[in-house]
Amino acid sequence: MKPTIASFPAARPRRMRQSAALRALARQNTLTVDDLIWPIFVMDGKDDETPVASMPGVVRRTVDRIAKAALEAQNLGIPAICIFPYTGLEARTEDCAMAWDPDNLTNQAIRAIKDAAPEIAVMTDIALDPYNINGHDGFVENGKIVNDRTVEALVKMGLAQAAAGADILGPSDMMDGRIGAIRSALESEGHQDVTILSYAAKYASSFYGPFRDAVGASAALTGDKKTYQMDPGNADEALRLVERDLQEGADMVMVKPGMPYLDICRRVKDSFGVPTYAYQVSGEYAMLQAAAQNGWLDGEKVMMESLLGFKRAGCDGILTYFATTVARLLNT
Ligand SMILES: NCc1[nH]cc(CCC(=O)O)c1CC(=O)O
Repeated sequence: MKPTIASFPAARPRRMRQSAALRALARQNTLTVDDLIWPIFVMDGKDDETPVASMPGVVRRTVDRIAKAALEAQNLGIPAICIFPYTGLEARTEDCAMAWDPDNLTNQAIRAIKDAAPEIAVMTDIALDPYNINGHDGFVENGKIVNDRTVEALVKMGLAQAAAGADILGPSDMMDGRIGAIRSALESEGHQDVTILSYAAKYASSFYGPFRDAVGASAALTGDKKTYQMDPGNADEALRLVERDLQEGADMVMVKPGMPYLDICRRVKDSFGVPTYAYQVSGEYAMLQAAAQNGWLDGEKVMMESLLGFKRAGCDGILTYFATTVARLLNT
């Protein structure tokens, strides 16, 4: 599409910028509460919460408090909430069995949210890292992350989450073939309506640092995730992975991290036209909050601008730790 534009002075683009009313009329993209998915951290215990030091404003909550938070999010109009468990070293084993335990923290939280706030969609994370002794998303054998055995475990993990009532499964592990395996297991176990939001283009990023503190993985993790998460230099590979995950039965796809990868968001949306999401990850949140706390940036304004950027890049929604703050702002 080539815009037809008169030459100066017939065309004065500033005419359309002269007032809030004209700017509103011409604005192409907007951020709404419908665009938000709220990631939350769940921990063991009762009626308690602890702050995440590297993510100012973010806390880990016990299951009962998660239920309350979900109701609050539902009342704000936020369409989905995404659960991540905090696990200490005691929950971590070689066989990661807790990952598919029907009573693990995630599954308890799913049931509690479904009870307290039945309208909000509940999303989960599928990867072995919260329960793995070495902090990796897959099983490690002889120093290597093994694919196919991991996929079998991920299927069990996903089925347990579906049985607990999850609406959206989020495989974040980057193993090959997991979307197809999870999809066919869901079909054969009677969970045909459970949706999959694939972390399709997930990069081996240093922006996940604060998250790994939040979920207790930093202390456990040995080495890096470069043999399964994508190389930050690659763009075309993201399109191949998105296409593959769609062919295997993903309903929605995600690009992660967000702000440094907006080019990928745009290309995914233009190439496939499917529901496309970005994850504004912990490190992105932390850097905006840190600058705001120092008075170097206007926190509220950069929060809104950063999220609008995802809409402009073609995203249908954003996973963001700012979700409730944004929703409150948009609702006033
Ligand atoms: N599979 C784990 C997982 N799921 C979401 C995030 C990162 C989220 C964030 O940084 O906000 C990670 C971390 C990782 O891959 O090491």
